[in-house]
Amino acid sequence: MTRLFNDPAAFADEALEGFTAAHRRWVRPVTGGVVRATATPAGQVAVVIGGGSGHYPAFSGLVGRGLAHGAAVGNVFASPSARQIHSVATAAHGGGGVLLMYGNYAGDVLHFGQAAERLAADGIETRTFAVADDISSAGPDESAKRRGIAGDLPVFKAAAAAAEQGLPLEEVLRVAERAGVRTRSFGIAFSGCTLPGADHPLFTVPEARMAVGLGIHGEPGIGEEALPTADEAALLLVETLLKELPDDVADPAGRRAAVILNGLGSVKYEELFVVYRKVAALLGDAGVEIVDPEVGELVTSFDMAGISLTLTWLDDRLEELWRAPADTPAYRKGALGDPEPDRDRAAATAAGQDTAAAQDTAVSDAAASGTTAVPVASDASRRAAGTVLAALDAVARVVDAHAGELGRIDAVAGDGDHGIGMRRGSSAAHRAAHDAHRVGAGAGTVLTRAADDWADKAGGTSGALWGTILRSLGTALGDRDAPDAARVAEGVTEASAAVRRLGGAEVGDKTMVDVLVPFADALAAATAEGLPLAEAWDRAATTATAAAAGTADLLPRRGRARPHAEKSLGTPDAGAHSLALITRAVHGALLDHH
Ligand SMILES: Nc1ncnc2c1ncn2[C@@H]1O[C@H](COP(=O)(O)OP(=O)(O)O)[C@@H](O)[C@H]1O
Ligand SMILES: O=C(COP(=O)(O)O)[C@@H](O)CO
Repeated sequence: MTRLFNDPAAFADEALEGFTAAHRRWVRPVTGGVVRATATPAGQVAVVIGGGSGHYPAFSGLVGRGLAHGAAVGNVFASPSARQIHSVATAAHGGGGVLLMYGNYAGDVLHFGQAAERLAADGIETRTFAVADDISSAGPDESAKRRGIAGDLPVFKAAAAAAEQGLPLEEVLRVAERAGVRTRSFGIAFSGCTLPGADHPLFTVPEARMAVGLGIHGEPGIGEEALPTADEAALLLVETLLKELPDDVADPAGRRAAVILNGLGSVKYEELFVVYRKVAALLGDAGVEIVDPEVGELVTSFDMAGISLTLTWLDDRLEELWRAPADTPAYRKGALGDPEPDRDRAAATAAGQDTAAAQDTAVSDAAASGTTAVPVASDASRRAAGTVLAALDAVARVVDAHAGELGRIDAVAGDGDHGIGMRRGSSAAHRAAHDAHRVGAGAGTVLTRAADDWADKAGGTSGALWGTILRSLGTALGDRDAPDAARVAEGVTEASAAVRRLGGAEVGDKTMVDVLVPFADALAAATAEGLPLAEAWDRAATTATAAAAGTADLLPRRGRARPHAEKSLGTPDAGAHSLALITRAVHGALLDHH
């Protein structure tokens, strides 16, 4: 149970505020997360990590010398937005380029990828690397689909230590790749976590049973077995990992490995030590030499009861990097000596002059007060903007009314945060649209402003995809003339294509694409017949509702639900369902504004 919170929607922001207040020796806050309190030495590659909140010490607790230069911190169980990542990376950049590192989740991949493009456009050389160590989440033939769990730490650390040694960006990336392919994790769980504000855990495991193959977002395991003794748990973890060795490790005997026994949140240290006692003995029996083991909480999931074992198979180079000193709020190793305080930045921060943060704040404050200049729009487009605003109001209201239901559907095989993310995104989009409309924006600009704020405030997979949908529509509608039904249909078709390009999903994968494509097709067909917009939209929304219901019969092939495919049979996809609800609500707004 997560007991101590104020407004659940503010939990991640308030936790970050308290974290930075408690750790000023190591970190300073910037828009979107934290960077080291000391400046990145000139020319050094900056390793910027990130992910959702709820996993402490991942990700903010791993910022400091010898480890990350900055961390972008998202909402609970949702990736940070591209704008947050861009802001943190800009603040961390020391002239040597940036390596963005994160766990392999759809939301992170989308947002870090977009941030990399923006950094490159700013002239900052940037590479990305997604950690994919969890062997339970996909088979060896699909290892690129695996999610990142406690293996984040050794892979981040290898790359960061290489950066600290002054290696150029391409070599730091190669180190990350080498550590990545040699890092494997596997876990078990006894109960799921309870998100702030929720009254029950994301999943439960029957008494005297355990879930095998856990995720770090309360995703249930891929199997279930009888509750083991500590020694039996150790045996399962070690045997499973020794069965899947990296290609160039034919035999564990005589090999060295970094070992992490990770607690997910409510398994206590003594329990971990009892398990580790046997892990060490079993690895010893297999001839594995353990190097600098870690036993403790390194990647958590609130109060989830579970443990995971991670092995990184070392070579001389990876061992040197694993043993290298580090000094962060949550991870310290060896001795680095006292750092020179970052006087310039400390003074600037105190005076409220932190450049990246100050610029971002200025932009968002201006946007919030509606003072940002908007492009000139025709009267007709400004009138259409009124309809767009009403539609976005309807979107925010329908999402708010169904947020709990969306969370429950998402929790069946995902991480339960779809309602939270959609609520944050849709309300931010409505606010941005309102501000833009107030200062005379046309329909296109109202939609693109709403798009940016949806993606930024929601983060996560759906934040990136909804940002893309609204932006595509905004681009199609423009600010010049009154958009007719055919133009709206073209915009929806473009949005459908853009979501498929960005997320890579196709019809049948059990995602929102299963609704977006038939909705776009039905709208295009109805407008081609000459139906007025509200009527055409009504017909297409009916198609969308049926398509969303149809996703209950599908097995997910993408996103977080994929490893738990069977569990999701009989339940529609959360993103498909929310999209169908939204199309119906928008129809109401179109009728009212007819
Ligand atoms: N690759 C993808 N392409 C299109 N939609 C996707 C993709 N991956 C996931 N989704 C949609 O996103 C929804 C989940 O949104 P959200 O809860 O924000 O995601 P997460 O917490 O997994 O980041 C899914 O129900 C699905 O409809
Ligand atoms: O959940 C996380 C990010 O993945 P999404 O796909 O955005 O949900 C996060 O907690 C790990 O980075």
